[in-house]
Amino acid sequence: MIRPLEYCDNLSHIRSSIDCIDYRIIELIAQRAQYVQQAAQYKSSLEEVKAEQRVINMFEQRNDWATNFKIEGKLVESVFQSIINHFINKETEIFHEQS
Ligand SMILES: C=C(O[C@@H]1C=C(C(=O)O)C=C[C@H]1O)C(=O)O
Repeated sequence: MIRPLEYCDNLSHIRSSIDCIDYRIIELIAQRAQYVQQAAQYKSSLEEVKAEQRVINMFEQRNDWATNFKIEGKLVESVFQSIINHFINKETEIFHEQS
C-alpha cells in the first residue's frame, strides 16, 4: 500500500510506498500501450502514425502539468520522450503489419 507520508516512520515504510507507486506507474504504462495499439487502426500513413504536431502539443501540455505539480519539466520531458518514442516505434510495427 501507499502509506500516507505523515504515517511513514522509517525507511522501510518509504520504500514499500515507492514500490507501490512504481507498480501503479507500470500498470498505467501497460494500459497506455493498449490505447496506442488501437490508435494505429485510425491511421492511414506513417506521417499520421508519427503525428508530429500532436507530439509537440503533448510536450507543451505535460510541461504545464509538471509546473502545476512543482516537478522539473526536464524530468517529465525525458520520461515522455522515452515513452512516446517507444510507442511510435510499436505503432509503426503495427501499422506495417496491418497494411
Ligand atoms: C497514439 C498516437 O500515436 C503516436 C503515439 C503517441 C503517444 O504515444 O502518445 C502520440 C502521437 C503519435 O506519435 C496518437 O496519434 O495519438
